[in-house]
Amino acid sequence: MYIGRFIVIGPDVGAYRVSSRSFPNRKAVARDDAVTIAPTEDAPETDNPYISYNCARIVGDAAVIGNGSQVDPIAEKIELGYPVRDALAETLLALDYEKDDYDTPRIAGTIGEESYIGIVRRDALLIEQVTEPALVATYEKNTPEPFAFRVESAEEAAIAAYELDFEHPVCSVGVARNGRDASDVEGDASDSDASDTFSFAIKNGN
Ligand SMILES: NC(=O)c1ncn([C@@H]2O[C@H](COP(=O)(O)O)[C@@H](O)[C@H]2O)c1NC=O
Repeated sequence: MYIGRFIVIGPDVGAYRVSSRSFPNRKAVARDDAVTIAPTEDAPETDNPYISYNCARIVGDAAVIGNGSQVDPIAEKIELGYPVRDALAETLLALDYEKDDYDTPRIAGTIGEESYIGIVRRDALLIEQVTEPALVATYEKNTPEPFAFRVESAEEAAIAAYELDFEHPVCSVGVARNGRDASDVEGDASDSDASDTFSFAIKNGN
């Protein structure tokens, strides 16, 4: 089954995976307090505005993950002190679903004292607090649903998300609260210890 990009929120460990039929030549790149999805060196030129973006940000007490440019304003609102639910709802509503051939939804999740998962589709805006692991994807599974995600660290989350049996995996990012595992999982990207409170791990395909 192809579900496109997806998010799992644990609620203390989470992951974001890029699956892609159309733009598989991409990788996750770790920065100081962010992870960027970027084309690989051999990727064909494209003017699609939706395929390169920060997919994870750490802001103080929260980590934000998502499938597009909404990640930055959500993170900035949380940093300004917005309630997390409101930061997600306002940003997803403002940016809305992507104006591509598929009306691809925007998905986002946060990990923190309270964790949330959300999606804006052509027909809905859904934001839910997460207390048990939940998944939302751009296609097919586009309503948050319970999901068995038994991982303890950012590294385990990145690997588990990458290896889930959904088609066309490209790369994944794991985020853990109070984690200490910032080591590279595999591939050529190096991870960074994002903060005292959160850690990232990245898994890139070959
Ligand atoms: N976030 C991403 O990594 C991403 N990758 C592809 N898209 C959009 O989704 C469309 C379909 O892509 P695909 O066939 O790879 O699922 C693309 O034309 C693009 O507009 C994306 N936008 C949202 O998920």
